[in-house]
Amino acid sequence: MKSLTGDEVNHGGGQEPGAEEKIFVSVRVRPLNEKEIAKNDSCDWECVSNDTILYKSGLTERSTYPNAYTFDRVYGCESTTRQVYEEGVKRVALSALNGINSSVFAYGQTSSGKTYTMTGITKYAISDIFDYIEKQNDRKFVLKFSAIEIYNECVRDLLGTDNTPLRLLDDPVKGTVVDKLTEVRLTDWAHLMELLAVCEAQRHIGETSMNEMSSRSHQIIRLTIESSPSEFAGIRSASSLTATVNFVDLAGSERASQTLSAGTRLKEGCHINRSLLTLGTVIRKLSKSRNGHVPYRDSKLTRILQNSLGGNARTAIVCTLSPAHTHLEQTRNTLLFAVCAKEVRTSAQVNVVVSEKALVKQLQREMERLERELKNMSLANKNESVIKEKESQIQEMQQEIKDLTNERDLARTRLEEILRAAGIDQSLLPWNESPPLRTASWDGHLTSGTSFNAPINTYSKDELNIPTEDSCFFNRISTNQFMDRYLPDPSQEWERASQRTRSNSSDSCKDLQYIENDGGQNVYNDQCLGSSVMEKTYSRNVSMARSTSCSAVIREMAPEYKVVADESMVTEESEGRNVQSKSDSDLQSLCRQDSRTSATSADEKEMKQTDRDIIIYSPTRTLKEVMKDDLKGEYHQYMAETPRAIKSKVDSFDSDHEWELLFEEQRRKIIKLWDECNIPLIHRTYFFLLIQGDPSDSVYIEVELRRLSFLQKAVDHAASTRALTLERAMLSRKLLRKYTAKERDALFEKWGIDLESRNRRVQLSQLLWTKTDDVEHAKESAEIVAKLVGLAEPNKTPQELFALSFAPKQEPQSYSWRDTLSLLRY
Ligand SMILES: Nc1ncnc2c1ncn2[C@@H]1O[C@H](COP(=O)(O)OP(=O)(O)OP(=O)(O)O)[C@@H](O)[C@H]1O
Repeated sequence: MKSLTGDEVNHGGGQEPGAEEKIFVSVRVRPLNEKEIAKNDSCDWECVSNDTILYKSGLTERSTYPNAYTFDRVYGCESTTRQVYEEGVKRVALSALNGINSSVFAYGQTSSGKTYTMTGITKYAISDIFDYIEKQNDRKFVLKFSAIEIYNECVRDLLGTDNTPLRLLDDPVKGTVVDKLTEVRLTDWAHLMELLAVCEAQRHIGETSMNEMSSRSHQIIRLTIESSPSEFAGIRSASSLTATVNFVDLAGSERASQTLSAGTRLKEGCHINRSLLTLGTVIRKLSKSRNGHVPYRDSKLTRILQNSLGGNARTAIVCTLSPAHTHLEQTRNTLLFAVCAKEVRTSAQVNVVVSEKALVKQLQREMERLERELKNMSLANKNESVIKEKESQIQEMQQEIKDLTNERDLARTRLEEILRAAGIDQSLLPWNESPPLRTASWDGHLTSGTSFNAPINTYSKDELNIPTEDSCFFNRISTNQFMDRYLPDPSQEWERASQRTRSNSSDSCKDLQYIENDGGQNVYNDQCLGSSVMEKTYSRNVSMARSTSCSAVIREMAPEYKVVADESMVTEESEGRNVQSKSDSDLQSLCRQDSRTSATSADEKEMKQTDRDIIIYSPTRTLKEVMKDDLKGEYHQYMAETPRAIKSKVDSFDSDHEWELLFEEQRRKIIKLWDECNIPLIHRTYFFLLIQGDPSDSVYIEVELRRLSFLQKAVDHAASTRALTLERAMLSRKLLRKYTAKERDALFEKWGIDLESRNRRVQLSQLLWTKTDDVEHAKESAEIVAKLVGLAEPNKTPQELFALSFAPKQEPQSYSWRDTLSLLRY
């Protein structure tokens, strides 16, 4: 692997941040594929130099189109993805390490090689990023990974646990953001591979006559790189950098006549073409001027990529082509797009975030260090002048802390004045409120971090580093120790928690960040508050990074910054939420109802307390339905025993030792069950905060245990839980990957499957491919599967058949579930 040069990262290969720069446009021609060769299709295009591509047949034809096109780079059939990456794309992608947002796109007709190219580029770039970070001793880096797809104009979270479309929100500072997007802290290469595999499995892919594995959606993989100095290096260099790099694999434009698509494929194709058309219009308009109206809002794709197209970003586009004569028209369209893209200008800025709290903390730490040094020196009776120097350094720092505190207070007062003028409750400001569980060590985190995206909890067990056998758990360590030990980023976690608890009461603006532009010249950015610029010795850019719940406040105060959610999405989402909250409340009422019917009045009191305090985790909807419909009786039975059984247990504790033993045993069980049932971190945290290890806590512990045991049963029972679906999706993708069309036909032959059944199987595989985690489709598929592989059992419901087809360890007839799956595919 080629190693990175400092220049590639530090200067982005010569481009100065802030200056206007053009999009880097390259063209890649793939070799003729088997089908094209079989049809004796001719190869029309030739790369005559490293920046010019020529239409060979054009020399003999009369055409209104140009025959030669020049771009930043062109790559012929024999070129490798590594070359495409190294010569230009790399410079753009690695700019993010230096605080500059960047994007790399692949654009081209279907089957031209976009996914092929982007898969390689994404891996090379992230590998280089890891490589670079490893060599840096003076800065700490945090990498966050997220991924979405835009399928039929709906934004889906590729790492999310449900299929609900995500909303797009307008943030005055960040531009368009995807609401509630899962963001995972990336740990290492293996973790990356895992995440990419999940994205691949989750993405909508389908078979068309032009591409067996055609992407049916636009995919955007986003890596956020945050860095801050590891050591104190002066007030100016204490800034943190944050930037994102997007890897965009667009779906390919296609003609229904060529792809022979119908039904679902046709609908997908229409959406793909429509959004690519908007992208084309945006690029065309931007290539002329940035001033007129640019229809970013006409598609989700252009909304999300607005910054990358003519905004604060460095961008590279790789246009992929098929050289075949059959695709001449599409190829010319792609080249036309590339010609326009060449003219688009962006102005990439370095995104410097000066975090006030981090800075003060750093200063304090440095001061302590100096004081220690000073003390040692005085003790050793060393050089007077050195001691004086250190003393003056300490004084300087104290002054800086004072200045910063003054500035902060001024900013707060200003914000409070504005809120007062707008009649908004100020007690919700983070420095005014006092949540019950807030502690001193948390205070530093409460106003830091970005909360706008309000990502849902996504930390893996490994990431959390929660040992299953930690004897210090629960009452053995303090709350703060627990947080410090087990939560990778407590500020965010707490923020999410406090957001949730606050979200119903009212909106709040809580983040106050200083954002400094690259010239070191900071301006108070009060635009979003509709107020004038503040006079300061050096002015600062105060922007309100806010939680989604804050949107109303912003809207109220600044009508010009509309926080608009796409209406169609709102409807879909709110419907989704209704369903969700309905089933949540159903579940809660089920618990309450249950405890009410079964408890004595004393017990009832305890149970109510329990119901109020212990947050009921949200398993998947399917799971809840299963709980309600199938296991209701069992659940009642479980819960019916609880209060009395617990009370007698509490009474029977003879000694502290006995309680400790029991507690230890239950603690282990709970942690195990949390993992098995995928209980969200936030629930675990709340639960932990409630439990102090007192014998009276046994009520909570017992109830938790019972609920978890019940849930675990339900999880086992519901073969359609998310985990299984995901596993299945990934497995099926892997299986399909394994076979070419020829091998697939050979398998059909081997299994003696007639032509009609083969077609059904292909249809079925498409059906499953488009909606791998859609229960309705799965049920339908299960029926077809059952018929196809001889599993039909007339007395079974589709759901049972489905479970039968997929359930691990079941081997109906002579098929293992894996066999069944492979049959399913082919
Ligand atoms: N440069 C290349 N060299 C060799 N094979 C290639 C190249 N580019 C693409 N291919 C092959 O061509 C086929 C189609 O490529 P790919 O799926 O990347 O196209 P795509 O543009 O992403 O299509 P779609 O828009 O339909 O998703 C794949 O089998 C891929 O392996």
